[in-house]
Amino acid sequence: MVQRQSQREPTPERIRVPATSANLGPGFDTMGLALQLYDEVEVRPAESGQLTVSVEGYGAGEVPLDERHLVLRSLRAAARALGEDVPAAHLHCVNRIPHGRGLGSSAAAIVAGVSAAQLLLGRTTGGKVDRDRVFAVAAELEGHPDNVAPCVYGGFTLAWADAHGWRCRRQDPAAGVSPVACVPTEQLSTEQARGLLPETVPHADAARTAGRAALLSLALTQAPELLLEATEDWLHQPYRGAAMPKSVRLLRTLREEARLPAVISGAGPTVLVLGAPSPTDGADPAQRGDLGDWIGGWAGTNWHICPVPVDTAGVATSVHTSAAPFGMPVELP
Ligand SMILES: Nc1ncnc2c1ncn2[C@@H]1O[C@H](COP(=O)(O)OP(=O)(O)O)[C@@H](O)[C@H]1O
Ligand SMILES: N[C@@H](CCOP(=O)(O)O)C(=O)O
Repeated sequence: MVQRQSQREPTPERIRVPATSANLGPGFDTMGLALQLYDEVEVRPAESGQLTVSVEGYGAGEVPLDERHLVLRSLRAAARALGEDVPAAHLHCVNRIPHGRGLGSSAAAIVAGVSAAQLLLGRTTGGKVDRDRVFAVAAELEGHPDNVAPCVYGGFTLAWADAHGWRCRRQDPAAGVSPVACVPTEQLSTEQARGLLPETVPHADAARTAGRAALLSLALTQAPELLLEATEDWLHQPYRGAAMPKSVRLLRTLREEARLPAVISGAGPTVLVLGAPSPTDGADPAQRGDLGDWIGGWAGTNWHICPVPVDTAGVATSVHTSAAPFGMPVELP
């Protein structure tokens, strides 16, 4: 809860939002996984004045600091949705999720902004945000729910829309799900990658991708040995390949030679490996050693290989008591 101290000095509050990987192969615009790589936003309420922002980490010196800033835009939209005036405050963003890499930086920014609105407008309970409300507003702002859902709820999520609005079910992934991200230096905007998708796809491709998506729900929660088969996709990855040839080459190597369940993370160009190869896929477990090192051997240089365990908490808030109240298990350089 954001409170005023006795000397009228505002007490900062921090919001932590996880990176996410959407699609996971066949679950286009539906499936997502939260990862232990976090952006943080420090919220300092002000007595009067504007809504302002400062940035450190990814995007510093690049993202606009005026009303176009995505966290501020989302905060404003959430205040409007609550029927409230935009509160005066300063937000300080510490960004660790790289932008335009398919790791859900825009969803994290939106969830942070919507959560900040709840903190500043006193709409939290015991300092915790109303997750369902954050999800509803954030999914509407992002336009697709598959990153926003795991960012809000953590774990593995299935999200969809029906006549009542955005819907989501969350599950804990099986212990064998141990994601490793292969992050390139190149960026690809989600908007550009969505523009590469066709209006229609062959019925056979839709049918076999739907079958793999059903299998993926099972593989991620109960049967990780099925992950390689379960992560095949014919709906989006083939159409986007031309915009990320390096990622397509790595994806093929990891899937066909290393027998690893690798996918394009979100709209790319990061490649995400969901876990170790299944013993039934013929890979010698003794050769694998550390999964990140093993993947690095296949990928070569030009990739930042980063184990990113599943985050099970989703969006979290904390009173600012120390420099790093949450602890940061994973940092990219
Ligand atoms: N923390 C942030 N603060 C401000 N803007 C952000 C932030 N994160 C993402 N954005 C905006 O979203 C863009 C990236 O979104 P997108 O193309 O969807 O890629 P992805 O979500 O895969 O990283 C950035 O170029 C920037 O404009
Ligand atoms: N389903 C979306 C997911 C985009 O994820 P991002 O992390 O790249 O923003 C899509 O594939 O367009």
